[in-house]
Amino acid sequence: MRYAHEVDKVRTAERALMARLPEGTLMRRAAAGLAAVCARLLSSGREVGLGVYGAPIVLLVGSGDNGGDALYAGAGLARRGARVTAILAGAKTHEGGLAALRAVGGRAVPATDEAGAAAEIDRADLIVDGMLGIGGRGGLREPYASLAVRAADSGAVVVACDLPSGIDASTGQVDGPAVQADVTVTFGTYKPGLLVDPGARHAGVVELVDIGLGPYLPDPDVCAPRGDDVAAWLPRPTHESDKYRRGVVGVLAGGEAFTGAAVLAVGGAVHGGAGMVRFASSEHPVELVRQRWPEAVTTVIGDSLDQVGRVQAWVAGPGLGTDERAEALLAQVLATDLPVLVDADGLTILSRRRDLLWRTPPTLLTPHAGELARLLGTDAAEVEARRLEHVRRAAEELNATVLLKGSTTVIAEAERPVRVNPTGTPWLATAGTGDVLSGLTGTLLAGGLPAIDAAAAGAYLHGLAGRLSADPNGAGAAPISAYDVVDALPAAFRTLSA
Ligand SMILES: NC(=O)C1=CN([C@@H]2O[C@H](COP(=O)(O)OP(=O)(O)OC[C@H]3O[C@@H](n4cnc5c(N)ncnc54)[C@H](OP(=O)(O)O)[C@@H]3O)[C@@H](O)[C@H]2O)[C@@H](O)CC1
Ligand SMILES: [K+]
Repeated sequence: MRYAHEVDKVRTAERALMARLPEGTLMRRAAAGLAAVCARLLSSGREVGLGVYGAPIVLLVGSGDNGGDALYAGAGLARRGARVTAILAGAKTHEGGLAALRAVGGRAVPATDEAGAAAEIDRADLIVDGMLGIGGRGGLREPYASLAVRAADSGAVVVACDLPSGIDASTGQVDGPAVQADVTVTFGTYKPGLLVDPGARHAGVVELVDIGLGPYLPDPDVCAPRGDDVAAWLPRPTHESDKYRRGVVGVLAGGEAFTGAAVLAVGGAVHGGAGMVRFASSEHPVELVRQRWPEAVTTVIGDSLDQVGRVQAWVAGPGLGTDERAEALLAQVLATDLPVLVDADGLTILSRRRDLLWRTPPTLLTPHAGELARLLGTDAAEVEARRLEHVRRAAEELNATVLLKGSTTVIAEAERPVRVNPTGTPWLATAGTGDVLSGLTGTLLAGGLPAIDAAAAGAYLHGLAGRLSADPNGAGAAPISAYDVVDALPAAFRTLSA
């Protein structure tokens, strides 16, 4: 698991640790870690390739300690022969850091010398962004904003110190221009804004430098599972397992108007490891599901689910429609004492029938931004800009575990750290992939996983399957269909048992 903490918690932990250490120790640790990553990039061949000696490096230096870190790291690189120039962009500059850089032959140029600063940036092999770290608030002011744009246009490798300047450390919100980093070297703990879009998109590869903060940090606000975590949550069939013990998932999906969603949701369930899938719908979707998935046990239903047989969890909503019949069926599912995953049309129904959510067994909602906006009475752009805030609010207000789909999928449950999914590909943004996710994740619920683990494991495997189908041999990605994702699910599971 990668753990992330909001700014207040980082500052409190830093104060506690600093009280036990000689002054400046933490900054020296941070700067040493940052310099080591820069040196590695300069020497790695693939990124820049010329080594540290003689490499033109630019430091973008703001007024605070983030600039101090960059200056000390720059001094370390200058000591190894790099040609380091600091562009001083703040109203003041960290004095110790600047003195250290100058002492080893580094230069400084004020950002007010626009032509001089621009020429340095254009010549650089590597740029260290030390403008703002956890002290940043709101959109970048000048000259930071222009420097961020210039750095992005320069072709140099950009390394962000602690955070790319312009992203909110605690939320990932970005207002206006922000530094686009290739690598972010962050200190002590991950910050939520590095894991959640839009901030995560600016961070590139994130490397954590241990500065000894661990024992002083409280519970995380956000965490991102790794493959090992997901592997440990997944139920594995044993010799004693029969189909009932592995989990029977009920899928209530599809209608006369929309049939594809049902076929895809059942596909997600079949390839998601269900012991058995029971599919309940009207005639036409049942016919199609039987053709495509003979493994599923199907029941043509009218207004009642009484004939469907026992299941251990339900998936309700994909292609179901939103009319009175659909509402009554959804109400029946939610009246059971079983875990229920609600998606798509089911969510539209819930936005007018929030009372259906006042139940005790686990409920997992899997909206995209538009669906969540409707559930919360806001608009999709608001949700996209502040995904963490909205997913947390939804979990609290809706009495449910909420998986918000999108460029970074985030999962919230009351009083738990938000889970961020690290897998996925932009190619997954295509019709029907959400239906696959709901079938897969509902199956994990039926297999006995707690809702938050089922959601996190489902998102992880779905994202991995998306990547594997878009780029199966690492030769470059291509468009995929939702069916491809279904087909790639076994391969995604396999990577976890490797
Ligand atoms: N604490 C520790 O032990 C350790 C800390 N470490 C390092 O310190 C960093 C935090 O340093 P920090 O607190 O000095 O804040 P920092 O991010 O440099 O910002 C400075 C100033 O920028 C300004 N400003 C704000 N928003 C702005 C905007 N939108 N556009 C333009 N300007 C803006 C604002 O000044 P104002 O304008 O309000 O006067 C603010 O005060 C941390 O990220 C890590 O790198 C490590 O060394 C490990 C040990
Ligand atoms: K920075």
